[in-house]
Amino acid sequence: MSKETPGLKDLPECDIRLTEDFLDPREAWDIYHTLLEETPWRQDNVKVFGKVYAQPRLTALYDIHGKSYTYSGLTLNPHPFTPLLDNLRKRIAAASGAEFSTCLLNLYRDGNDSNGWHADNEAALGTNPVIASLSLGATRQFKLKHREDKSLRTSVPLTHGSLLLMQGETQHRWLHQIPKTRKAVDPRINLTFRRLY
Ligand SMILES: O=C(O)CCC(=O)C(=O)O
Ligand SMILES: [Fe+2]
Repeated sequence: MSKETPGLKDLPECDIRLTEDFLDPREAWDIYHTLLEETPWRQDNVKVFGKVYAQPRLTALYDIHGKSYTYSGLTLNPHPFTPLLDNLRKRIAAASGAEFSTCLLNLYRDGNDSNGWHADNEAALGTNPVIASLSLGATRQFKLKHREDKSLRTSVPLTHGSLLLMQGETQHRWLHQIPKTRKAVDPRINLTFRRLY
């Protein structure tokens, strides 16, 4: 393994696990097509360092208790969970041993859509949140960089049907992003399951 791309297990102060075959590809495609067509996708404005931008992707929020979620100066009002999303929520809880109340869906329409450097460290998520991230459709690179040690960074391809779990102190020590790419890429849907307190 090259020095520039250490594996997830080699990263200090980082607890991230990737299960590549969490969903079999056929089921994952069924879910992808249903979500692509049936989700009430929206594009919101966000404030980054005081400037307002259209978010470079589409999103939708679901919550079992109807709680809204605020990040980057944006408050998203949730939809009630659908049976499909609730089924995934329960399966991911069983696989991870964690509980989830919220699902944030991201749709990256093409390589021009992205998700900039951030950590999922809002107070409403609690101290060391467990965040479960399911990927469907096109493969995109998930980049990680340490907040202090600039020599520590890596990139992991998130493939169709894979489940990435971020937990422990990861959000306090590391930032993550999905960068834009010049490659021609099909749409990708990402579901992040979180617990809101
Ligand atoms: O699309 C992804 O894989 C990451 C999504 C993400 O980091 C987020 O929604 O907080
Ligand atoms: Fe995130």
